[in-house]
Amino acid sequence: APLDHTAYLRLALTEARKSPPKATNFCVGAVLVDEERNEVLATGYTLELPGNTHAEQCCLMKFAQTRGVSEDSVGDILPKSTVIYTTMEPCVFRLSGNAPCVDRIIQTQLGGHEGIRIVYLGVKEPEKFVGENEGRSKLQAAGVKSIHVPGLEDEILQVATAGHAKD
Ligand SMILES: Nc1nc(=O)c(N)c(NC[C@H](O)[C@H](O)[C@H](O)COP(=O)(O)O)[nH]1
Ligand SMILES: [Zn+2]
Repeated sequence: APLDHTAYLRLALTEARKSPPKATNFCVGAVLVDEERNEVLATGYTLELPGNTHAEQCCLMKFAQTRGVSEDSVGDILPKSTVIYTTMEPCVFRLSGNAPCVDRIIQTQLGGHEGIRIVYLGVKEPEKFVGENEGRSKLQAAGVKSIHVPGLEDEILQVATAGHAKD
């Protein structure tokens, strides 16, 4: 069956719903997918793993763990047709100072690996914490395509801002 992008984004949204609401971040969900085999490699949601983690970061950490390698070298073991679905575009700057997910995604290409080739995203990051998220152009410059999968924006933003004061 042809890859159903909305179905994978919906799966990422299911993950996002598991994230504990917090005023200083967004509740995001992500799914790492082997596009050729149409197979889920890992799922993740904000704060799933300890260390103030992001959804995309958790996918990479979890997949690395299943293969017994460090997150930094996850690019060595990713299938060549790996893509990532994330309810919100990857961060390019984090108020906590932790490494942004755009950098973690680009790092998967180190060592001549294809790494993550496409980021499918549900919404752009709202300019609440870090202003305009220039992540998509940074990904583009590294040869990583960003593709917006429309249709779930309202639900995604409602879940993402669950921990924020209602204005
Ligand atoms: N794509 C994405 N996935 C996530 O899992 C997540 N939490 C964010 N959120 C982006 C937002 O800009 C940062 O959450 C704040 O900048 C605070 O930074 P920390 O999260 O504390 O490192 N964005
Ligand atoms: Zn991030």
